[in-house]
Amino acid sequence: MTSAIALKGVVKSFGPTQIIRGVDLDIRQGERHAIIGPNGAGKSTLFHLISGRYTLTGGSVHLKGEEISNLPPYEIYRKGLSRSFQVTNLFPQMSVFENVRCGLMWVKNYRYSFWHLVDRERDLNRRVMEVLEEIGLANRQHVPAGVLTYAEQRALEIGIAAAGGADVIMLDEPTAGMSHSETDQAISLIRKVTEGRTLVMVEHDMGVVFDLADRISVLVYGEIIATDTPENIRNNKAVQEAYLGAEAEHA
Ligand SMILES: Nc1ncnc2c1ncn2[C@@H]1O[C@H](COP(=O)(O)OP(=O)(O)OP(=O)(O)O)[C@@H](O)[C@H]1O
Repeated sequence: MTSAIALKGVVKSFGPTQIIRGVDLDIRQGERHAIIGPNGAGKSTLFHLISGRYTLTGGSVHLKGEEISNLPPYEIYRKGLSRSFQVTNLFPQMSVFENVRCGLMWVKNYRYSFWHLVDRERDLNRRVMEVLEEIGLANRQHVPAGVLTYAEQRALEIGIAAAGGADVIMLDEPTAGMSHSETDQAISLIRKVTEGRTLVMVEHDMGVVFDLADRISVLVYGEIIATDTPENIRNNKAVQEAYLGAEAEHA
């Protein structure tokens, strides 16, 4: 089967410093794949390279078999890859409803349809409500996004990332800063919105990673040292030495 995402010899340098040092990675269609690694390993940089925010210094990136290296983010998005950001990217003054609506407007069908405008409008609004029901924020639809709780804002971001119907979804630290119960809710939400799709996530919380991921890649100093199932990663000596150690025992 064609990979959802394939990285071949990906290199990224900032000035003279090589941050990503020749990464090969195959993310299978329909899997939940976590990228873990110590601070500064290059996880966010790798995300930015896949989603088009950074240009590659070397190598190539493929989405469902099609090369997307160095395409602008909106083109990659329209080809079916959607991502959320570590830093919140909601419009705080706009209502929850409008935030989701805005996210959906980016979907090609809506943006380029001038005909049957009223039908499209109705269809768009119906889809916004479906998303809000799915993420449990239907009763908060009129509230400005800026007054939602932190966990609600993160749920909204996840909802927006998934709303456009992209079949590959990338989440950058989706549970960062959440309490235990908020994290549990976020895990269920992520499971629900990524059902039948491919999920790639960067996550520091090993509990979340071992709960959600089908496979895990470990990035250390810009190189992937292992890609495997959670169980095999937990037992991998090189991973334990380089990174996991005590964290895995407590997961
Ligand atoms: N735009 C940039 N210009 C120069 N250096 C950068 C840039 N972005 C990241 N770096 C450097 O690249 C390295 C990897 O950073 P990155 O944020 O990708 O790591 P990370 O694994 O996501 O870390 P964390 O887990 O702390 O979020 C760091 O040393 C960082 O300082």
